[in-house]
Amino acid sequence: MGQLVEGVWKDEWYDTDSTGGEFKRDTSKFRNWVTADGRAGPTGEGGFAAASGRYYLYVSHACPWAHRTMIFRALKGLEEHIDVSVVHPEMLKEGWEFRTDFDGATGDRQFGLDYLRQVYLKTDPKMSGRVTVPILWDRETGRIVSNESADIIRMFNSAFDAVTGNRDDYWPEALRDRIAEVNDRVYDTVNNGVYKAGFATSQEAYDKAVHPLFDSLDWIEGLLAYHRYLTGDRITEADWRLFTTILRFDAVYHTHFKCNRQRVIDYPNLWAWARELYQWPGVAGTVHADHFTRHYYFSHDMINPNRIIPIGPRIDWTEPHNRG
Ligand SMILES: N[C@@H](CCC(=O)N[C@@H](CS)C(=O)NCC(=O)O)C(=O)O
Repeated sequence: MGQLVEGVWKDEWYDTDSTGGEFKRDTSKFRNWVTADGRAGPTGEGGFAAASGRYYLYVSHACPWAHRTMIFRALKGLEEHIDVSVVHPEMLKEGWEFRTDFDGATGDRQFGLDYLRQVYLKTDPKMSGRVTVPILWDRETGRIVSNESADIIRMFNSAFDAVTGNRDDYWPEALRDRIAEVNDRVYDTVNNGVYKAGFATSQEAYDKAVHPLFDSLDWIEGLLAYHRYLTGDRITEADWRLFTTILRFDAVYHTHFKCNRQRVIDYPNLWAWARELYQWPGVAGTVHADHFTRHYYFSHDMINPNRIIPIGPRIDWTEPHNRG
């Protein structure tokens, strides 16, 4: 675990001393957008027109943020148009590495690099900041387009429609306000909430994160009693953004991040919704539970110094969801 400081790698854990024990997530640095015609998107510069084979993804199968991009790549028929390299699940002193001694860790299939930070340094040799997945890379200009998963899934949702012919829409105009409301709460209290609870280094910081997390799971359980999906009767990006956290919850966050008031399987509506999403065509193939158990239990020395991976839980994601 570490970060780049003016292009130099510094191996250090997150600073929680200056924040009363609270984990504060950095904002993503590269915020350009691929668009259908190359015009600039909501942030950053233009010049990134959608095309088959031009863009490349770097992901970890462990990471819930990167997983969103892999789900959208599958849902939108982008697999043959956007190739991928997968980092090794252990994130140790050198940060994300391209070692291949773990099933499904592909190495860097573009450049043969050893470390993910070298991909960042190719774009900005003096970069300061965290070396995170996912990264969307442009092969034509030889630089990073974006390292923000929320933006990348929006690009995948529509920018490549003329390339793929797939017009499925997970960000429909009529639901955008509601999607934004749900996303805001889910991001702060659930997606990031599990990290805030898990990386807290004071009881106060943990309490401040864990209560809103379970308040939100209770709220979602209520929403799903009335609607099939988070924002109504049609699945949207709000569902997929929540799903990658829920998928890891009982196996990792419940134990490793001390989010143990309840498990997902204790919430009947949430658990059935989660199985439906898991069973959605194309999605199960993006799930690599061995990568996420290995990643979390191995990579956080201060939380699990002996790297013991716990046995459970025994969960059947293929059990019929019986929702209709
Ligand atoms: N805002 C980013 C966050 C990505 C992120 O934090 N990824 C984690 C893995 S789950 C990471 O690479 N962390 C490395 C680090 O913080 O040094 C996104 O959503 O794309």
